[in-house]
Amino acid sequence: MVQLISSTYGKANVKFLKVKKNPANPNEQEVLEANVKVLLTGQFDVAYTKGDNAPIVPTDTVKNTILIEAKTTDVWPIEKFAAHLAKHFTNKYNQIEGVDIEIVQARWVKYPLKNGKLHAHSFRHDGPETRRTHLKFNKLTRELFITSAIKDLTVLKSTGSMFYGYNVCDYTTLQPTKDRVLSTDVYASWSYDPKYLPTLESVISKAKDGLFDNTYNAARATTLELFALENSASVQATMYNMSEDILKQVKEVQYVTYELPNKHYILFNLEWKGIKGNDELFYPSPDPNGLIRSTVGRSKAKF
Ligand SMILES: O=c1[nH]c(=O)c2[nH]c(=O)[nH]c2[nH]1
Repeated sequence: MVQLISSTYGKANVKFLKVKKNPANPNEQEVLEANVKVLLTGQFDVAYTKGDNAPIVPTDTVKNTILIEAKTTDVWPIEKFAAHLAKHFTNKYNQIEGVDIEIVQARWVKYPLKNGKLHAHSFRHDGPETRRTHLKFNKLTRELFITSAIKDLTVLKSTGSMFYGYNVCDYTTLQPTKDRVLSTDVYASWSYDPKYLPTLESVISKAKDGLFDNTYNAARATTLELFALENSASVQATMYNMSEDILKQVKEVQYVTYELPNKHYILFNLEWKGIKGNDELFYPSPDPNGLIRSTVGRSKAKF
C-alpha cells in the first residue's frame, strides 16, 4: 500500500518583458523582464492516484494566465504582481488551495548619454544580478509568506578586509591577515513579518505605498555601503552587520539571510624570481570557495 504524500505542479520559466510608457510622454519608458514560476497545490490527488485529470488546470493555462495578467495589470513591483497572481489562482478555481510563486527580475538600468542625462528608453543589462520574490499563500489556513531577495550582486574590495584570530590546529595552513582581497556574489534575502502583511490585499496596498521598492533599495544600498566602508573582520561579521542594518531600517522585515561565497584571491608567490613581499598580484582561485550563510532576526525581547 502506497500513498501520495505531497504534490504540487505548475509552470516554470514563464518569461516576459513588459514596457511601461509614461502617458504624458510615451517616449519615456520603463521595462521589466521577468521569469515567473507558479506552482499550485489543492485537490489534485485523483490526478496522481486515479489518472483522473478533471481537477487539473493545465500548466499551459497557468502560463497563459501569467502572460494575460502581465498584460492587463501592473507588474511593478514584482511582489504586487505575485500577490495579484495568488489572488487570481485561488479565487478562480475552487480546487486550488495554495500557490507558490517565484518571480526573478533582470536588472535593466537606464544609462546616461554624453550630455549626462539618462536616455528615456535605452537600458543596459547590469550583469547577472537579479531582484527576486517568493510568495506562498494557502487560502484554507490564510497563511501568507513573502520573501524578497537580491542575487548575484558581485562585489570586490582590494583592501579593508581582515581575517585573523581564528582557531589554529595541526591542520591549519592559512596565514592570518589584516589586509586581503574580499570578493563575493551577494545573495541577500529578507522575509516580511506576516503581522504587517496578513492578506494578499495588504501586500498589494503596501506595494502601492512603496514598501517593497524601499526595502529592496535599502537592502541593496546597505549591502554596498557596508561592504565598502567596514574594515571587515570576516565574512561572518560583515554579513551580520549588514543584516542588522536592514532590520533597523525596515520594521516590516522579520529575518534577513545572507549567503556569501568567499571568492578567494591568492597572492602569487614570486620569490622564485627574487621578488619578495608581493602584495599586489593575485590569482582568482577558481575553487574551492568558502560559503557562509546566516539568518538574523529581532530578539523576542525587543518586541
Ligand atoms: O571571512 C572568512 N571567514 C572564514 O570562515 C574563513 N575561513 C577561511 O579560510 N577564510 C575565511 N574568511
